[in-house]
Amino acid sequence: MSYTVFENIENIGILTLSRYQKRNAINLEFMNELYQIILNIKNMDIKALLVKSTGNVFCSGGDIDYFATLDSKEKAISMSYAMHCLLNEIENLEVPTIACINGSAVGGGAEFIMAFDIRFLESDSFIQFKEIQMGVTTGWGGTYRLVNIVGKSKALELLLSAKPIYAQEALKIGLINNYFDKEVIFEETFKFCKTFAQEDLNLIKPIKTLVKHSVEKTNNEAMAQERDVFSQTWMLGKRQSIMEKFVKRKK
Ligand SMILES: C/C=C/C(=O)SCCNC(=O)CCNC(=O)[C@H](O)C(C)(C)COP(=O)(O)OP(=O)(O)OC[C@H]1O[C@@H](n2cnc3c(N)ncnc32)[C@H](O)[C@@H]1OP(=O)(O)O
Repeated sequence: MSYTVFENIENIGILTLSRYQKRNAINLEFMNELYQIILNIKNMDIKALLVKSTGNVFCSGGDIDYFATLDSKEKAISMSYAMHCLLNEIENLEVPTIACINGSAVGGGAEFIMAFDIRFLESDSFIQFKEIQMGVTTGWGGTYRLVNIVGKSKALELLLSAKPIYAQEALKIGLINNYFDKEVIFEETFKFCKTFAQEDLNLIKPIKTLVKHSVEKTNNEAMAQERDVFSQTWMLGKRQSIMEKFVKRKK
């Protein structure tokens, strides 16, 4: 059974979650399918990965019917580890990843979207860390990523209250980058991807690497890595021709 659709449109990989009859709840087969797609993406010639979904719910999190079969601590750990690996693979993709959250993201769905670099939310939808109401804690990397995105205090508030976070608040706290109406969210997200998809992958990938590592490294490590990457890209033809054009502007 296929839970996803993958397309390459103008060098932008578009992954659509397509299990809407279960509100895109993620079970073991869905996890495995996503994992395989992400591994395949690593060998594809794409400039960005955009994820969206079918229907009004982007992702309702873990498939509760599947979760109910995990009747031991070991099985829970194993499921959590599989999702950690999948979401780390997404986070570690060299190309930018953009979540077009065209519906609500609930529980594990809220954890899922945080593995993406940039998040756009549909204006009437919400993000909800519903885990506590389901008798669990975050198990898909949610606490770690949420703290890094919104800070410790706000993360605790959202995780404990399990309140739905609507678009305006989500934008205010930095959980999303922007929001758009339902009719245009995909078009706007795709347009955003196209703004950089025309650039050289030799620039796109190192920019993402630098941003990603800047929060994981000490100042000295980050500066050393920045010098390294900067000097590698420095000799690219594109930089030279752009600067030469600028230098010659007065002639
Ligand atoms: C570490 C991770 C932890 C977790 O992720 S814990 C799980 C957290 N998630 C949830 O608690 C969400 C549960 N679902 C809902 O609250 C609602 O759904 C929604 C608000 C997301 C959407 O509501 P609406 O659009 O009215 O859909 P509907 O009628 O409730 O559901 C349609 C079908 O989808 C199934 N379904 C929805 N969410 C899940 C799920 N998370 N796991 C398994 N099935 C789900 C239902 O049961 C039903 O199915 P049928 O038509 O056969 O009755």
